[in-house]
Amino acid sequence: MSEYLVKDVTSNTSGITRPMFVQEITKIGEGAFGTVLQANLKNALSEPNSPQDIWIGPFAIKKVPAQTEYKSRELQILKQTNHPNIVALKYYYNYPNKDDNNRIYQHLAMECLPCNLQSEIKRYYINKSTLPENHIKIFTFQIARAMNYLHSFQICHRDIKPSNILINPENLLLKICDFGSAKVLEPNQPSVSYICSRYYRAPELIVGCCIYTTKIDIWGLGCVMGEMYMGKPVFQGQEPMLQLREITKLFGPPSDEFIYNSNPQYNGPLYSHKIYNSTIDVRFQKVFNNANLDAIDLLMKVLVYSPIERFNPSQIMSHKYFDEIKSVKFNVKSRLSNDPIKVDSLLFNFSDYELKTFGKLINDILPRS
Ligand SMILES: Nc1ncnc2c1ncn2[C@@H]1O[C@H](COP(=O)(O)OP(=O)(O)OP(=O)(O)O)[C@@H](O)[C@H]1O
Repeated sequence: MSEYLVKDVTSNTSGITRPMFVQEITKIGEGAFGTVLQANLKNALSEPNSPQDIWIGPFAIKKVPAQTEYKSRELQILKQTNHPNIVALKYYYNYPNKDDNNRIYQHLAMECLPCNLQSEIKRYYINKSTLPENHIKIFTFQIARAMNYLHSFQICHRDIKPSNILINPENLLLKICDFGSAKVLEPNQPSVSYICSRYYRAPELIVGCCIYTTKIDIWGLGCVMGEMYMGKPVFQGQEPMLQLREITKLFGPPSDEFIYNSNPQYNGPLYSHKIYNSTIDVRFQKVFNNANLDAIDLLMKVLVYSPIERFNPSQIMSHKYFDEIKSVKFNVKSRLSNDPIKVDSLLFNFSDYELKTFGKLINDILPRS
């Protein structure tokens, strides 16, 4: 545990910059670009023993090398977002990292959640079970709600996977984190196709599409929902080029039209030999064998080759799969305390902005009265 003084810590809520003490407690995450630590903060200008002279936290502080040439997209996007299902940025500052030649690192102090969906899925898997279905519904609904908000600003997360989805098992609140790969997508503007973690990559990215849409996140949502039912990743390609083969095992090969629309120059393998003697519904039921028919129906509308046909977040939220959680009779318990969860304030506390984004689907998204 270490404690240090930072001269310029900016509050994301007030915009005020002031000196603060940082007390690092423990490492909670390690990524490709940096580390995440649990830490407390204290105003360094407060009078000793005054009400302000207290440690606040815990926060999750993400440290990544500061970008000199261009502004950090993660910081810009976290400053812009304000949603119950998106991790909130509280403070940010730059500070030298003594473990890396005193190179300047950007520090993002975010609200801290106790675990992520990857550890939650694993927790059930090692006990030879999977998440309870009502938890899967509650989590999938919140992922779709976060995406509805992000995509309304054309913000594409570009790295949806269970370890980037934080949860609180006490109240089943879910928040998407890690906006290190996120980008505001401009229509018809190219972006790199080599983003997103392998198992969760949309097929258009695998074949090298550069002008893609926020629908790549929807593919990730489908993979995460499917993984909650299966207890392990749905499409586990052993190496990058084999990822498409895993997808073709369920869907058959992509059509010429899909390849042409994604990347006319694609000349990689298509795995066209696969011939099925069962319909796609039957194959989905076999793969997701503990999912109910509504869950299968939703998965089949989300895991679709064609990004245009792939459901958008509000279509997902209005799907009949969620009818149960919108019913007045629905009740669900906390995994930790067994206390009943207040579903209304967890799932349906929509802002006026969100309500406007639902358009004609609004009555199918709101809880039944
Ligand atoms: N706000 C938070 N509260 C609790 N844990 C967090 C928080 N933010 C991140 N973590 C944990 O730290 C891990 C790494 O964070 P993050 O994904 O932002 O870093 P990264 O360097 O981009 O990682 P990766 O390369 O795996 O994408 C997450 O998987 C999560 O388990």
